Amino acid sequence: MGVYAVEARGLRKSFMTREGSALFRGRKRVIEALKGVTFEVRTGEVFGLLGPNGAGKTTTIKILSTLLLPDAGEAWVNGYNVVKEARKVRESIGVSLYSDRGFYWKLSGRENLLYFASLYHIEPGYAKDRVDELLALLGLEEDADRLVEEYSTGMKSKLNIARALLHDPPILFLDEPTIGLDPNSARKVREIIVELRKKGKAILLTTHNMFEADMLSDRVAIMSRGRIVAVGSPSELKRSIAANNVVEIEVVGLSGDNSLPLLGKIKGVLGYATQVADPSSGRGTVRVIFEGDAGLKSVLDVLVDNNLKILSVRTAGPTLEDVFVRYAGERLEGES
Ligand SMILES: Nc1ncnc2c1ncn2[C@@H]1O[C@H](COP(=O)(O)OP(=O)(O)OP(=O)(O)O)[C@@H](O)[C@H]1O
Repeated sequence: MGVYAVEARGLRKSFMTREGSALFRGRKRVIEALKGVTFEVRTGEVFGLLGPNGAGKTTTIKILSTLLLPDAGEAWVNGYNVVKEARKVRESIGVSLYSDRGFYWKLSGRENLLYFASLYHIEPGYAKDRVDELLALLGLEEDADRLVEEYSTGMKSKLNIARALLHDPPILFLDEPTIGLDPNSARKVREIIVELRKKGKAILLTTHNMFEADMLSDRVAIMSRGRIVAVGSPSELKRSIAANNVVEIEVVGLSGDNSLPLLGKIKGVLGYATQVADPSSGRGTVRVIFEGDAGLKSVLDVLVDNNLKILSVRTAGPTLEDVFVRYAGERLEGES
């Protein structure tokens, strides 16, 4: 088990929800968030978990960080079982969950970190130096003594990462570390991730952002509807679809809900994705992944039948986004 920082085997998790209108309030529905998730993160690598909203990324991280129990399956973090050795797991990890910041708004950034350091039983003399070191690493020195209630989203994200690093854990779980950040802050956070990797940390990262995943990850797992559908290095995954052709068709007349289901039925079409660049004119692109080059004419016919005007057709190199479309049969939401 020593070679793996994280090992997940067949993790399953369902949630029971109550939903419905006034008449049917309380109708129970079971949501299968994880349907048997297996992967491993190697020591010292950045592993990107990619998937659209609701794929199960956060549920996976919560199980691995002992915040949730799995219904079935097993997982080890730093060699410790997440159910039977939860305390050892918690000592081995730093977690930055997007949804849970939990800072004290009436304390400064520095005071928050010192408070959490005391919760982690970090010796007070050392804690002060450690907090200074982390404030410098995250570029928060200037704002360290301002109240957290005055912090921007980016500052809070950085503080969240600083907190995850307080006890210098060998393994980090970062859930959407750059979401909501301006480009400069996002770049800074990405640089920090690269630095942490150089220091030998294993990092499990979740993101919607293909560019970020491609740039930072040694390997990525593509997750869709509670399952891992592909795993590999970004270049391996791109190569795995290199024999296929990706064609990008620029069109006018697209709307947000243009799902063009007929495209998926054309022989030779492995996947497709639409993206609206300008909502007022409906200008945008349709990317289609073909097996060989069969079917382009039928694709163009479907677009014309859907009242789309074709501006240009060009072949495009496969991107990680295309890999996602190929394996998950849908496109990622958000920036790419
Ligand atoms: N506490 C809960 N109660 C009910 N359903 C839940 C709960 N937590 C998660 N789910 C459901 O489980 C599924 C997976 O959610 P999860 O948060 O793991 O997805 P995600 O991949 O992290 O998505 P996002 O990118 O939106 O954060 C979703 O359908 C979600 O609604």
